[in-house]
Amino acid sequence: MAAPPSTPPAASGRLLVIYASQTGNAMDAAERVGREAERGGCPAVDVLPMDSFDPSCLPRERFVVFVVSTTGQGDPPDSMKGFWRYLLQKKLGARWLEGVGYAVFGLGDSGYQKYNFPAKKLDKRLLYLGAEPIIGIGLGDDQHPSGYEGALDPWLLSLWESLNKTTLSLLPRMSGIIHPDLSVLGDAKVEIIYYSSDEVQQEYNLSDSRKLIGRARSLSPALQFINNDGEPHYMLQMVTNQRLTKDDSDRDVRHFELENPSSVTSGITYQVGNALEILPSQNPSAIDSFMERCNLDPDCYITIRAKDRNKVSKGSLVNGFMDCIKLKTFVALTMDVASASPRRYFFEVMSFFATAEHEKEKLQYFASPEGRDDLYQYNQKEGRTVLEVLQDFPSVQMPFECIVSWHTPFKRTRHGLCSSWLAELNPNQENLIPCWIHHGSLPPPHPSTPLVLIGPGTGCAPFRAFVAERAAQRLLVFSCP
Ligand SMILES: Cc1cc2nc3c(=O)[nH]c(=O)nc-3n(C[C@H](O)[C@H](O)[C@H](O)COP(=O)(O)O)c2cc1C
Repeated sequence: MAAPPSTPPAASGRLLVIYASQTGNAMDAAERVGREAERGGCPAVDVLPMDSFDPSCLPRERFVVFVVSTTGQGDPPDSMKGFWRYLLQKKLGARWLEGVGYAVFGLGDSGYQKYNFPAKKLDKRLLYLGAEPIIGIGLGDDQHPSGYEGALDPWLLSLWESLNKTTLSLLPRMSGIIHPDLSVLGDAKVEIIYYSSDEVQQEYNLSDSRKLIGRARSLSPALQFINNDGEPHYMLQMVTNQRLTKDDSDRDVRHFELENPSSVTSGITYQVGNALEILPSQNPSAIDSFMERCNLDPDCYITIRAKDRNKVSKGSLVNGFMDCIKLKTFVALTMDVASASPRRYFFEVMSFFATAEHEKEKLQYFASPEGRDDLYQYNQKEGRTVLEVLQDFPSVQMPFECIVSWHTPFKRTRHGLCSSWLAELNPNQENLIPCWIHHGSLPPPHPSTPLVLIGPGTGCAPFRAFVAERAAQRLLVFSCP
């Protein structure tokens, strides 16, 4: 069998960075590790998603940095599961990774009970398998005032210092990391080909909106593993949007009803306790402002693809998105321009394109370790969006491929993008909502099983559903004290 493309020819002198990310943070962090290694003069660096690397090749590596986040209740990201299963095999003895130097950086949130569990377990397992730690594990914490970067900054510095000391050939230039040359920008990760609307009508058959939504959805690292068929199961119409809490209450709890307008008789098929996934839309005027700010032609079409397919996760970020699409639709479906804050590296990329000197200086400061706290204040704390940041620095004209490359698509936001969007919807008047139905985390109880409920703090939706179902069937025979 041919070796996978990410396999080195022999015991290699490269630095391999492997990441497992659920919503993009670990990917951003891993890319930073790769960039800094290059700046430090590392002769060969590869940054790969974990599911693109064949774990049986691990013993051939000389230096590996793992960047791993946590999801669920202390669970590994989906892209780590296969790799982790492989590592747990009994046949791999305590000397399997002899000669491999490794470092693990975990991303988590100390508000969770199982804080950074996958990274901690990985660190222990690698040690057991005979690998040698270059430095101790680093733990990034969402609770830190600067997020995971609060721990990543000092951890990376000690990683580079250690490699510089022990293996000069791998990291010869500490100065390149401490005083990076910000006039050099790495290659964009994607390439984009533009077409006018006339060309597209002649040469391409555009897919319908459900197909486009399905492909756009594959851009979210969190959703790539849910199912292969990304097209919405239903396009639903909101028919009821009722506020349950009083108008003067801080909490906005709502009752929504959705209907399938295309099949009045068959409705929607689901089991009690299933979960409904909804794709919210972005505010159309924010999309227009973003297009205008970036000088993008609202009528043009693009094809977009990763420059190096081997470095794209199996679930395919841009790999699955090769067809021609209207640029405006691409922005609306894949780029959260009006609610997510940009990443630190985005500021560095912006500084490269700033033509006003004072803007360049400010952006470079924000991107530096000294400016980290001020950036946090300006960016995350104030909840500035990509659009607002671009508007604050008007001299920056970034090519669209750079925005796509370094703005991680659809990040989680603190405002609850979906719930605020839903709350604003006007029943019966809005466009159709793309929806998917997934198995719930709990199987529905058998109708003959008595329900004894111990009220959970959060995640009570399936319990409510079970009770409501019993009530609808008039099978509810007990009452709460
Ligand atoms: C749904 C969800 C569950 C999480 N569960 C945990 C957890 O159990 N333990 C933990 O330490 N962090 C947990 N976190 C925090 C994430 O690990 C942290 O935000 C990390 O930066 C995400 O990295 P990623 O974007 O690469 O997936 C959770 C985050 C989310 C959104």
